Amino acid sequence: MKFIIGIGGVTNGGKTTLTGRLIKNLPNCCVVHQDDFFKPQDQIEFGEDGFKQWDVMTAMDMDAMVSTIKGWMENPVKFARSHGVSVSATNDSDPEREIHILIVEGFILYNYKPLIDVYNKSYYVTIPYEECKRRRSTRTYTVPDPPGLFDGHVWPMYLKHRTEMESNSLDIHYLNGMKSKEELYNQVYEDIQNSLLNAL
Ligand SMILES: Nc1ncnc2c1ncn2[C@@H]1O[C@H](COP(=O)(O)OP(=O)(O)OP(=O)(O)O)[C@@H](O)[C@H]1O
Ligand SMILES: NC(=O)c1ccc[n+]([C@@H]2O[C@H](CO)[C@@H](O)[C@H]2O)c1
Repeated sequence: MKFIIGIGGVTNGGKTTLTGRLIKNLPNCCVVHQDDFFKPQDQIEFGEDGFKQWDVMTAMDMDAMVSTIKGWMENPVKFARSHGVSVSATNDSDPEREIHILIVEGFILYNYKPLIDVYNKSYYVTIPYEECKRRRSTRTYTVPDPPGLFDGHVWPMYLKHRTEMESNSLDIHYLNGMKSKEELYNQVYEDIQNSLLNAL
């Protein structure tokens, strides 16, 4: 059985931290990080807000992300092996007998039509504005945030994508990113166990 989990949500909500804990504890579990699909800096255009447009879908090479996810769907065992994920003893002729899990983690997951239907379970982490701004100010990305980027681009784009996502009436499970890392992990791990049992 193949099972794809989306972990979407606001920047600095704790998606990567949560994902890291889950992949250590879930069986045969691979991960795709949307952040690995940012286009090179020279392809990111300036917008009317005066900032380079990092927080929009066109900043990502979504075709490449789709290909990667499709690669896992076609052969999760091969994908796992080529990504250094150890897979439990498996009958290669019938991989459906095993559970194979893929976590897709990213900040604009549920706004991209070609991928909207691939998730068996869709989580969305939220934190309030003040906490998000505080956490973000402690981070350094490959391209550091210029002054004013959070209020001028990052937060407004988050609100826009969230509104757009919510207008699509998807089955989204919201997670409160203000809970401790431990509490969040326990909540989601338990929920995934239940979903896997129901899907078997
Ligand atoms: N539950 C939590 N409580 C408090 N701080 C947290 C929690 N989870 C993560 N953090 C901290 O918040 C920051 C962002 O975490 P993380 O990188 O996991 O978020 P993210 O959603 O993947 O961010 P982005 O995708 O924008 O890079 C880190 O400094 C991390 O230690
Ligand atoms: N990873 C990167 O190349 C990069 C560069 C500039 C900005 N970002 C930020 O990453 C966040 C998503 O995780 C977005 O809010 C981007 O602003 C990433």
